[in-house]
Amino acid sequence: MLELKNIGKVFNEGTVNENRAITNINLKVEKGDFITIIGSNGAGKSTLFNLISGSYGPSEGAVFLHDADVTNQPEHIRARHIGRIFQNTMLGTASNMTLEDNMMICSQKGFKGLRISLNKKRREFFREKLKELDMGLEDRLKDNVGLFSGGQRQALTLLMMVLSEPDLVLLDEHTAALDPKNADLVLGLTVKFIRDFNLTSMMITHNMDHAIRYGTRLLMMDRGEIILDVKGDEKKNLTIPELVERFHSIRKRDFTNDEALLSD
Ligand SMILES: Nc1ncnc2c1ncn2[C@@H]1O[C@H](COP(=O)(O)OP(=O)(O)OP(=O)(O)O)[C@@H](O)[C@H]1O
Repeated sequence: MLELKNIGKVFNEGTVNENRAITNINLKVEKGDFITIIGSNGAGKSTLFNLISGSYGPSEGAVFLHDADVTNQPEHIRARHIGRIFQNTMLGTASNMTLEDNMMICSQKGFKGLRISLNKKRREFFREKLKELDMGLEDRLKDNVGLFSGGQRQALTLLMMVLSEPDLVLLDEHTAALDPKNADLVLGLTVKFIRDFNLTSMMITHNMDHAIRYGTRLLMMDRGEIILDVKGDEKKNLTIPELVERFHSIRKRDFTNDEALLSD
């Protein structure tokens, strides 16, 4: 469903600040894949997502979505198919709008252009969906989202993204800014939604244990390249020391990401 062909990205090309962030990436993502992505700092993980979402255009290569070449398609058009959640919990929802208004906006997107009104039936639908988060938000439809905690906002962002029926979900360290309890909660919801709705997903994480434990396929990036791509039993049987050792034997140097190494 997504294909990256010979993708490269150079920032500030031709200047003293020239920086090659991505080198010749070839990647095919199949429907139903749940890919975890791990890598050292500056490996190019977020840049890869920016190239997939259309935030940046590649310097070389092409991006295909459902076999159509979308390399030059603007981000806002691609966003109809791609849902993205960032580390910053403020980005997925509008603070100065009520919970029900936020959900209305995402319904308009999910219903692909059909205008719907906020009636009793729709409020009931929102309440039912919010109950699944188990955070009591179903009783706060009239509250401004700016009043909610980071964990509540991120769970809401997740729910709204699921309701908008994306073809591809990009999770960019979306639990990294939360306290451990809320991070676990939002990650649990993420895994549940991905499973229940069979969402094709890519998740960047600095937690090696999560990268191994969750998902169907694991990519390791380093210096702009995908250096490891494992799935099936090979992925299931991985351990953190093995992953570090695989990095060392491929790159002939140590894996440098304290956050990832300290994760359990
Ligand atoms: N807009 C930009 N302009 C210039 N350089 C950029 C830009 N965005 C990213 N880079 C550079 O591209 C490289 C890859 O950065 P990227 O943010 O993709 O790494 P990452 O793997 O997501 O890192 P981290 O785990 O630290 O978030 C880095 O050298 C970074 O400085």
